[in-house]
Amino acid sequence: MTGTALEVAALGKKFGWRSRGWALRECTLRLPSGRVCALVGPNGAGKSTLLAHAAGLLAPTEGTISVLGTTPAAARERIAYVAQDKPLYPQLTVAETLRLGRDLNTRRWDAAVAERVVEEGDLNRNAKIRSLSGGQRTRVALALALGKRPELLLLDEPMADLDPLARHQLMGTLLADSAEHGTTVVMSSHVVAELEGSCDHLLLLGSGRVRLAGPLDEVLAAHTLVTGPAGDLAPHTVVESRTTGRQLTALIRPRGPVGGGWQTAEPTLEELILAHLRAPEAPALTIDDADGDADADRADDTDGAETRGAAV
Ligand SMILES: Nc1ncnc2c1ncn2[C@@H]1O[C@H](COP(=O)(O)OP(=O)(O)OP(=O)(O)O)[C@@H](O)[C@H]1O
Repeated sequence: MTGTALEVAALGKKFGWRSRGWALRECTLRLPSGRVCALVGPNGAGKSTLLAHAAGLLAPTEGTISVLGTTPAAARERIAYVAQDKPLYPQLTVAETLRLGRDLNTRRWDAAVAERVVEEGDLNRNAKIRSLSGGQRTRVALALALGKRPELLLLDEPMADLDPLARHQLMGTLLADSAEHGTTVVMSSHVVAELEGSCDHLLLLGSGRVRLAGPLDEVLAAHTLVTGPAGDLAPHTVVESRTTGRQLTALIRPRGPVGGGWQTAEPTLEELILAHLRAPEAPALTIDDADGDADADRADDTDGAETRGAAV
């Protein structure tokens, strides 16, 4: 699938005139269609705020956001959004909830996938939503979202209240369905294990700003874990370094070959994310997902942030 699912330019959000800080500030990113994007960052980083903008539920204070080539409001029919608190009508039964989903989405409703998600959870279709556990409600919310047959699926910590087995099974259904239909998925999570192996794009926010963005394999490959006797790591960009005795361990962005004396390895996703969370002042890195543009050069911005790839 080609095209852009999500494009954000200098997006800023401030809640209320009395608010001290910005929930989002100068966020710029582009997500091509068909990607499964992990949205990570510490509490309060702005993940939910970004997803709510993409869903058309919040308006930017500054900057722009476009979804599926148009405004979030105009794309609403083609988007499914599962908010953190998964709002559903408590007085309806599971069956009535699915019927409501069908009636509200007559042109796109995929009854088969919605029914399958509910059946896989062994839910009583006549049970009222208010009688369900948190995890069971999540399953109904995901059934509604997939049944809508969206082009863009926005999930705010979707698996947080599921048991490990349900999480594994629902994630499998979600990924298989998205791959089959070319759905773009943006999924926030604090559970890195949940994202590893399922996402092909990474977006790390911190203090309302983009810290890391790009195709996951390229973002990982742009970093190296080095270990060795404490020494100078210039000219490489050091994201984070720690010294134990005389041994130094650092996550760097190499600028050229890493000299002798250092043991090197590509970081895991968890090591990459943890190092950036521990080092909130490390320069940002954006790698453009340029769909086949292998000619990625690095350029340093004036504020120390790094960008690679063609401008979009
Ligand atoms: N409706 C609101 N009114 C005022 N401030 C808000 C509102 N919603 C979010 N914020 C603030 O915006 C910032 C970003 O919040 P957001 O919920 O987007 O973070 P998050 O990354 O999703 O966090 P978490 O991982 O805890 O879910 C926080 O400082 C939060 O207090």
